Amino acid sequence: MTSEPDVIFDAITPPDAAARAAADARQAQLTKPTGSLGRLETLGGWVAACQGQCPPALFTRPRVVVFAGDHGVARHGVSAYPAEVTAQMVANFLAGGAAVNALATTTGASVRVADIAVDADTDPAVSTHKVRRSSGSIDREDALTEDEVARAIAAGRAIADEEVDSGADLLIAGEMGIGNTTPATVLIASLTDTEPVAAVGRGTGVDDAGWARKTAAIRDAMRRVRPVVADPVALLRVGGGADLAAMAGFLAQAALRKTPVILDGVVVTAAAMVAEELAPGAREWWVAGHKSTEPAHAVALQRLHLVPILDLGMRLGEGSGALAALPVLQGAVTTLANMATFADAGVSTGEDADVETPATD
Ligand SMILES: Cc1cc2ncn([C@H]3O[C@H](COP(=O)(O)O)[C@@H](O)[C@H]3O)c2cc1C
Ligand SMILES: O=C(O)c1cccnc1
Repeated sequence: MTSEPDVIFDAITPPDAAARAAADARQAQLTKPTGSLGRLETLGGWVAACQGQCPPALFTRPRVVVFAGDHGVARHGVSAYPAEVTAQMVANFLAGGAAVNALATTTGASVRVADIAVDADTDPAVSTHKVRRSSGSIDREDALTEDEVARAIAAGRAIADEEVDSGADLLIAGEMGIGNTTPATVLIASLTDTEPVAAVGRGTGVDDAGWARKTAAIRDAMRRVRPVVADPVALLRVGGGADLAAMAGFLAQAALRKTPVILDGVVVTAAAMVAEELAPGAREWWVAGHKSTEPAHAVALQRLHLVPILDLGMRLGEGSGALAALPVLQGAVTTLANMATFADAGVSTGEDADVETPATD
């Protein structure tokens, strides 16, 4: 049964403007030329606003949740890798061997895997929120039923609640699912009225023939999605998938729980676009960790008014781009929180600069 409350979000409270103003005022007193820490200064203000305190505190419990799910469209030649890789990578995450695990180790984050729709049986410890095996092939059928989309959104919300209740102070959504850049591109292109050829990317590295098949699949799915584009739940149901719906629920719920998020690449940002439709204002609780090489990612970031922290030519997913940006965010916090002020350190301010008074006769 579809339970309506699962897909309805209370109004999002924006981050604390007073804490942000206090951060701006504090930046002006720290021992550095005005504005010299550039983007670190605005990021520090954002963290202060999210935490409702100035100075802000370093993040001590950053948590990545990797949402895993297969997609029927992956069986139609839109990826450079076979669909079996999704389940194999879930095992790799659990063994600690993936890029997200390596990056988590050096940034102080921990990683959770959530099987939302992997087309195989996975470790029972990670499949408690499983909605179904794979999502439908969106170029020819709906990804999900009405009941499944509601359950997937609810699963993402429940996972966010579980993580915040266990003390996570920063959340990152990552994803694993062969073929998932196809539905991600469909969501972004549909919401921004972008032509398939302008939005499609190579994902894992499809060759030219695969690129043509992927572009056609995106076109066909966009045609199926068009009648429901204004309804975010229906959009996820027809042109998304269980993992994307869960991520949308997770990202909106994080905002509802006043917990900041670093967004990752094109797939997570596609879910974020829909989450912003579900819960307007949620984007105030997110920063963009990086800009991936997927063309649709830039389109989505622009629409969300998010400026990526890094642009490293990454195109992996898993939460890797967000984790690469985490040390930058921690740097923004530590400078704002731990630098001395001019008064404390006895350093002269710009206003004390000697100006030679020209001699007059
Ligand atoms: C070994 C391997 C590890 C990955 N980790 C993330 N992805 C990324 O690639 C997939 C999306 O690209 P496409 O739409 O072209 O299939 C997703 O699983 C995404 O997380 C991976 C892909 C592979 C092959
Ligand atoms: O932008 C991403 O996150 C991405 C790009 C290619 C493949 N998987 C993910």
